Amino acid sequence: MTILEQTIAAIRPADPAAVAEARAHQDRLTKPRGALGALEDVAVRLAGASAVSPPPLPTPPALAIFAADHGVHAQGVSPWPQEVTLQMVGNFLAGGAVANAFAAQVGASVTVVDVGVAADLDPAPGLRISKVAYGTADMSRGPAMTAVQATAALEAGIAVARDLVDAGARCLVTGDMGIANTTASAALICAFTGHDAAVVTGRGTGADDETLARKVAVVREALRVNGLAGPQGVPSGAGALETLAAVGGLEHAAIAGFILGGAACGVPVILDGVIAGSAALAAAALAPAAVDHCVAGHRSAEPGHAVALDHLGLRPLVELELRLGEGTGGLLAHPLVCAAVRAMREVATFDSAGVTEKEA
Ligand SMILES: O=C(O)c1ccc[n+]([C@@H]2O[C@H](COP(=O)([O-])O)[C@@H](O)[C@H]2O)c1
Ligand SMILES: Cc1cc2nc[nH]c2cc1C
Repeated sequence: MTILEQTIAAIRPADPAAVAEARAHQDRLTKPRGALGALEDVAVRLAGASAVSPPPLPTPPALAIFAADHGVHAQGVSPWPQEVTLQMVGNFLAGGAVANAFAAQVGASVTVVDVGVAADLDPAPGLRISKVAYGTADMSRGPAMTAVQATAALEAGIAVARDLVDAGARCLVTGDMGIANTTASAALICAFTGHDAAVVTGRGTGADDETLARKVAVVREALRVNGLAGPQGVPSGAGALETLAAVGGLEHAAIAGFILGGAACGVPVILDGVIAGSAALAAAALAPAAVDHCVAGHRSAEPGHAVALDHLGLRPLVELELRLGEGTGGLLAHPLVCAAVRAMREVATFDSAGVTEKEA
């Protein structure tokens, strides 16, 4: 078996007994039933994923920022030059990006992973060089990646997840950096959900009306050229790797692997924005049970993100109109996920605290 196949085989779906026990326990805690709203669902979700109720505290957290470039940038789909990907990697490594500030706020380690930046990076502390290619090919002319490249990027993401968990991380947070990657995200979301490009394509880093119209046309062309156009989307399982290779980015593939790797290790994965959402669609198509180990950190302003989360059945914890990526929205959700689990682990029950329950 390949590493990818072994990882997929190791992923367990939510444990129904732990879910039932967690639900029942929520109702015994000293609060009105359901009073913690969506946080109750998060704690129950983590119980199912870990197969233990109450689940372990998902801390310490580790952020991995997967960086890569995109051949489709040549089609004029982003207002920013491609070299900003490389420059922002330098900024992450120097500690100067928003992701660094938010990681410091929540106590997350930061690992930057070069899976496909279109330039050579010098070794540096906090940088992991797992380069599969110097950017993808232009998906509007043919497949962005070969199946071999997509698999290598998936396995790079799996290895990052494994190593972070081995080093003590108990929660993984996805991050991405890649100029033009919202175009690839839109194409993945179309291909995996069957939605139209006009519905899921957004302004990314700030595309004007003309650029947005071009992006929609480029996404349509990429789907057509790669034989992915059609109202039905892509059936789960069959064709998942080929779809990812055709219109995904190297960071999308690596994030999909990171999700699979976290799920296989039994450690929850907090998803960031639209790039993570689209990568999660690929992970779910490869291994449906992986979704049980994911928490949607936030919902970004990019319209395809809501479509992806709906398709995955995930409810975002934070909605702040963020549209940055890097893992920023995922990091902000980490204290909420911890609070949800801590409540389940530490709050007294009506019995233990001697609090009278409501009348039947
Ligand atoms: O996380 C999001 O939902 C998100 C939404 C818009 C933009 N981004 C970030 O912006 C970059 C891609 O934007 P663009 O316009 O070049 O496709 C990439 O580095 C992403 O991390 C991220
Ligand atoms: C400056 C900048 C920072 C980013 N962080 C993630 N994507 C980004 C895109 C740009 C352009």
